[in-house]
Amino acid sequence: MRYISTRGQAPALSFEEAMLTGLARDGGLYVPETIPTLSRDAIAALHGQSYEETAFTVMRPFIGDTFTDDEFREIIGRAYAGFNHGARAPLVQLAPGHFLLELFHGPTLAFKDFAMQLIGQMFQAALARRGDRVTIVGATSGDTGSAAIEAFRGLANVDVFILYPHGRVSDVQRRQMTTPAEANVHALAVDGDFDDCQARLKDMFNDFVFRDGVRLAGVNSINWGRVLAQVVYYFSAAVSLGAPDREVSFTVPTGNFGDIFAGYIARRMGLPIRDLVVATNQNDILDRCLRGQGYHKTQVHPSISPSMDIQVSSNFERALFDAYGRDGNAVAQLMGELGQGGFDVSQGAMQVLQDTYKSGRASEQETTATIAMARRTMGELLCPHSAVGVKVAEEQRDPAVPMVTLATAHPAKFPDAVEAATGHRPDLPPHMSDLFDRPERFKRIGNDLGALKTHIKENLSV
Ligand SMILES: Cc1ncc(COP(=O)(O)O)c(C=O)c1O
Ligand SMILES: N[C@@H](CCOP(=O)(O)O)C(=O)O
Repeated sequence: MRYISTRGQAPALSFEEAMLTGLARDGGLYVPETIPTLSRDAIAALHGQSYEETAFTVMRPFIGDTFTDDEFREIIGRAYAGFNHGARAPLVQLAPGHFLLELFHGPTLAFKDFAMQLIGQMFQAALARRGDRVTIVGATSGDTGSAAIEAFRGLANVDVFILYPHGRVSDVQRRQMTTPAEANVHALAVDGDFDDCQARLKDMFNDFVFRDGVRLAGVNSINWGRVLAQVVYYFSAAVSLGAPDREVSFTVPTGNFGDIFAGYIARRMGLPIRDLVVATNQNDILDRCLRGQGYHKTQVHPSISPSMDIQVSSNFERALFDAYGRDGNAVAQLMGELGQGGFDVSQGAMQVLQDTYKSGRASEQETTATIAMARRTMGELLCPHSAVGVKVAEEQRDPAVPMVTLATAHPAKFPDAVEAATGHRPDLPPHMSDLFDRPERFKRIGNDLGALKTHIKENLSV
């Protein structure tokens, strides 16, 4: 299995190389050269399997010879051992035909743990074998950062620097990043929004002297390993609802497009997914684009679902690559135009995108009303991101096909929004109950590439 860049100019890599590399050297994102498929029988055989066994079957065809089967099984076992639900990703019924896939039972209470815990284990195994070290730099709107820190804190051969937008993440999210005491953890509060953080991260990858000097690695969903791990729960959910004999639809609260893209990969692998619905908050550039209005940046408006306050949705590049018939030059041109403010999608590519994804948006009021409604009528406490998904799913679902909405974070990560909507303040689970008593440690820093690079070089712990 080889991985190629969406911009067509970087060398093809193995799974291990692509995972440790992060962004391709031509600025593109790595994708598998071909998408392996699972036969109908192989999907049917997932019935009754543990989450870990499903994970092995789904991901094995993508990893080549990076790990032996035994090594990979052990890695998967360690990755999910810390989850506090036996099913790992349980399904609960919200309404007849509408299910919630709870992805918040990992250590940092968001779906990011599914991939980050696995990547943490894969990095450790690969780095130990190579006798190597890396500097991980990540950009976060709140959840990726805490999940990455949890996965890599205290490791001898890794420093982890997380760029988050100062004042634009919830207090719980910030404290998850600023309270770990390990010397290899560095939380950087950037004066800017998430798009600024992600842009500076990509700038660092495109500065080869810096990149090679610090052995830069990335654990945002630019890293294919992140997307791959997220493919698994589409299989586990669909199979428990009757796949492959029955079609299932998914609605995905969307920002950087990694999670919904994982659903697309599951469908390409043979999982019978009817609709893949992109749900955005008021920062609705993806919804506008998928309705044929082009991809044009506006201002980012802070919302009660801050993790989705994103305009430059990095994995949309992977979707465009396929929509443009895997033409790397076309994608490189679009990304150049995005740097100038935006681009229009060709008619042919638009058709492919609209055949692949549906979309919808939820305003702030609609999100709050959905949190209140879910609590009142379904007895379910939703985080604001999940509520965006539920609102869009309820509008778009076909009652004849089961709809699964991804519940991407625990409501206790966003207690203010949940309390405002329901009058009920969700508690943090016991392992985080003293979060607000722990001392914080972070560096406030400008949205300045030079300052960021200097800070990183001067603060490496190894
Ligand atoms: C809680 C939550 N929901 C939804 C999303 C959007 O997911 P994606 O960026 O994969 O589209 C994020 C951020 O990634 C998130 O943290
Ligand atoms: N919502 C994310 C943004 C980064 O997304 P990623 O999936 O590319 O890491 C966050 O919580 O940080």
